[in-house]
Amino acid sequence: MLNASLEQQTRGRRTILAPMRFSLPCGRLTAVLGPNGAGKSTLLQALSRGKAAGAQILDGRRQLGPRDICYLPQAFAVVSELSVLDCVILGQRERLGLRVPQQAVTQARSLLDRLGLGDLATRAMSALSGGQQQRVLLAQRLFRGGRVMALDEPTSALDLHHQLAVLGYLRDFAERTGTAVVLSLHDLNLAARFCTHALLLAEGRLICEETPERALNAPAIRRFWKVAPEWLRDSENNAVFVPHMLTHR
Ligand SMILES: Nc1ncnc2c1ncn2[C@@H]1O[C@H](COP(=O)(O)OP(=O)(O)OP(=O)(O)O)[C@@H](O)[C@H]1O
Repeated sequence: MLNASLEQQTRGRRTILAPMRFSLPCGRLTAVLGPNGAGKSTLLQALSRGKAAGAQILDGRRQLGPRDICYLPQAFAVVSELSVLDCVILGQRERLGLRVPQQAVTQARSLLDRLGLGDLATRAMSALSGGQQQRVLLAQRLFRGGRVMALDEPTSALDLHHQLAVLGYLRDFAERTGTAVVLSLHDLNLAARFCTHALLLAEGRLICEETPERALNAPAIRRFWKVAPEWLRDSENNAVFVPHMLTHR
């Protein structure tokens, strides 16, 4: 278990995130949840900037440094003519420099295969769709690796098949490597299905640190997302919720 803390985050004179402490379980997915403007991106960005942003992550007594943390920002639009394979290999540029051994190329290709991108390995990044680019950028971060992966809405551009495939892959990756993966998600059902831990943010504050099911209780959903949840059961008996507009009588 890693222990994280963040000092207050400000932009100009505005405080956008209050100080907070939370834990990040190793080998698991932690969901950062909250409505628009809650502070999810600010939290992930601060974690990735570390000391410069007043953030610290401790593994016991050891403080993790920038090399231990791998960050995927929310906004992306790659106009580069770089090939997909080269883009993934760039993930290890600090370690490899200009010498790229065949083993690294093989690893990068295998990662592309596992993310369903093998056929696109030689294609230019600029010639990919938004969802394909997002998966390549995720592959690049996975190729780089780190004790913590901070991913800002890594499934925002993905279709339903790829949302499930990517989150399933991330869950296996975390378990296999012991990485603490912390990711923001707007789909609360996906968060409940794939994440074991959740940080619920609202109005720049950490409301609770809980399992997703407990964090996403009906009063919290009404209060912070301003929708009424209807609970159903799927074929595997998992609770799934359907949001309805709140009616004001
Ligand atoms: N440069 C800035 N200057 C002033 N306020 C900012 C700035 N950047 C972000 N904010 C504000 O900080 C708050 C948190 O923003 P943040 O992007 O972290 O929210 P979020 O939870 O990731 O939202 P979303 O779900 O819409 O991506 C918002 O109210 C936003 O308007």
